Amino acid sequence: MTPGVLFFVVGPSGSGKDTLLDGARAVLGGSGRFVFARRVITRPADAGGEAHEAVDAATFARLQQDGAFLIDWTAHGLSYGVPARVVDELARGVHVVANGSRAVIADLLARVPDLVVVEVTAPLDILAARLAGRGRESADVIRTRLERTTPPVPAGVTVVRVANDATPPVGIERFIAALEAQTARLRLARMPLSAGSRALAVLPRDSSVLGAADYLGPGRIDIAGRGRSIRAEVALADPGTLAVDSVGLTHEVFDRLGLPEGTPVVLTRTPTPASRAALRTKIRGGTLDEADYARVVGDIVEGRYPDAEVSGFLVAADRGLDDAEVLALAKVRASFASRITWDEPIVADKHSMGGIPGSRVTMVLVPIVAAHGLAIPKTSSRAITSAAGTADAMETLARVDLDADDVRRVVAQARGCVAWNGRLNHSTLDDVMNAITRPLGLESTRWSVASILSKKLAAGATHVVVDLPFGPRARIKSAAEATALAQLFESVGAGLGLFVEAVPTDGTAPIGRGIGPALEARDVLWVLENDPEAPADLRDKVLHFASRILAWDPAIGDRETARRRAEDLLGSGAAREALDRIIVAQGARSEPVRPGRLTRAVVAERSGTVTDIDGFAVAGIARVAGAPLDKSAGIDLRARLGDMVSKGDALFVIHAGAASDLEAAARLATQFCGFTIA
Ligand SMILES: Nc1ncnc2c1ncn2[C@@H]1O[C@H](COP(=O)(O)OP(=O)(O)OP(=O)(O)O)[C@@H](O)[C@H]1O
Ligand SMILES: O=P(O)(O)OC[C@H]1O[C@H](OP(=O)(O)O)[C@H](O)[C@@H]1O
Repeated sequence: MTPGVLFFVVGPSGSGKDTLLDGARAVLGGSGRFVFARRVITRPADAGGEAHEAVDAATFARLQQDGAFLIDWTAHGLSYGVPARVVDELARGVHVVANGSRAVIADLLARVPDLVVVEVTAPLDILAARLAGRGRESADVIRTRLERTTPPVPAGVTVVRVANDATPPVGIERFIAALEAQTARLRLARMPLSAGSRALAVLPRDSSVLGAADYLGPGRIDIAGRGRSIRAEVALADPGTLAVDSVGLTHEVFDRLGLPEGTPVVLTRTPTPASRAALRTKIRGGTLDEADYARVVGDIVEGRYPDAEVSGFLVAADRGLDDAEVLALAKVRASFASRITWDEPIVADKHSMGGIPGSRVTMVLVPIVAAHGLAIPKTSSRAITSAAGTADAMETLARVDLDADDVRRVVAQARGCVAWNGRLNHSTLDDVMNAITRPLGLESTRWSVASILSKKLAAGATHVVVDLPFGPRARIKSAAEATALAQLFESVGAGLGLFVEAVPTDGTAPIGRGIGPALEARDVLWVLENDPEAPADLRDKVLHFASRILAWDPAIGDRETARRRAEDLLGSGAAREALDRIIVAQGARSEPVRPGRLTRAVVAERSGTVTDIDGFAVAGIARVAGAPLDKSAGIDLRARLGDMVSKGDALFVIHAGAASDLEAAARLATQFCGFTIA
């Protein structure tokens, strides 16, 4: 027999507990499914309000001694007790409804098999007016009742809130609906199903508890029990698949809910998102303000929207965001991420819009800035479509999977870090958004301004330099677009309280020689060690950005001084030593990953000038060679844009860790190696 639920009705004095209980008793009292506990109170029977059992203090004490109460408490100079016999009702599967106290919920939790706290609410001004109107207490007692505070509801307790801020009939209807919803209990089951990040709940088509088919459709449901809840879409199982009094969850959803199999849970329909009108305004091409975005993003993060509506919103937002909306979205996104704070006047950071193979500027820039002495807690991404992300390249030398405490420790030891951002300032919002924008190829440059700067704010940066490479194959196609985006970055940054310098750069060809984690790390070390092989274009780009960052230091002041300072730190080896400190602090690899020992040169099929290098094609060959998963794999460029080459000259050398990868990459290169020679 499933035990009955004890509904413990609480709420501030005057919220209307007695009123709603009287109304519900009139409707449910004769159903045989509910009983309404008659309390024992040391209040005169004719005081008015609830029909309680009135006893004097001595009698109450004796009853208490005799174990006559399931739970008792004192408040407002009175003693209250709920008769212990209600436990027998619960054992028979009957639900018990009792007027209770917020102060004893924790005690009660251990005494009954299934507790639901029903919290009756009403605005404070209404409470005062009602108590005055009731006329049961004096003005002083009313004041002390309104001033009474109680401990918060303990974790693990199911709380259902009933707003009694309208008329009594409306309040009673809501109250009865809340009781009924909580009694439609199902037993939790783990289904032999996985659906990844898609939250799925399975109902038996022949459910004995509810009309399962009614729960199909675009909406979602909340599955709640013992103070925990989870939101999911509904699927139906044919009879015989799932017990008729159960609800089945996929492995992922079951684990996220974190309740044992067999736990009684309640299904309720996910409330219609209050922000739907705003979402539809955006989908129709309108503009939203910050409050609108906060509501829409809040409902999205809470899982109140089906994916189709989220997709519609993201597509619309991706297509049309005015400057004010970009700032509004940045502020809202930042509000959903936890923010790291630093005790530093300047926390430097850098971001690149990417899309250019190689260009591993960060791994040289961070050591220079750290060697100078500014804090630079840099977090970077792994490759998504490219041959290597900064995190992949750094991981050939050191650990990058740092959590927030690791980042603090490393920066304290070495003034900078190069960490993988996957474990940091990653909000649920990012997961929800990325799950839709990435497969759809969304994330316009304007949308990404909000995303990037909100992350920088969350990371605790105060100053950010942004690299905006533009070119025919870059994300930014022209100088004009890069300039406009630079202005947007800087204005949105100012709106967030960030100092942002956004810098258009040449994105027409790869930067550096290496394409792939180990080969890019090799370029980085060559630059830091002033090796004659060091790619000049990578060194120049690093100094360009270092001069901007160091100029933020009041002790430096201008870019020319900053550039000289950066050149000194590089030339003296101080930056190289700074990288070693960062590597040690993050956790050095026992052996750095070297470029793959299996190689194959790709040579010019004709003499002439290299007029174009297709970064996508070259990065594609590097990926077929195994990058970024095989960190040793990639491309070592031997010819640059504008070089004169002779037939048979090496354009680049493929590196791989496995012969099959090398052959596959070589075959791809014979189809198109990315180089145009005219
Ligand atoms: N929805 C409502 N609209 C108007 N008046 C209401 C509403 N609900 C309750 N009242 C009135 O407000 C006063 C307080 O209601 P009630 O006694 O039910 O509150 P309570 O939460 O039980 O208070 P207490 O904890 O002090 O017993 C009563 O006079 C009642 O008639
Ligand atoms: O503030 P908390 O502890 O939630 O409630 C204190 C007491 O006030 C109410 O009683 P009454 O019917 O107003 O006398 C409640 O039912 C509880 O007994």
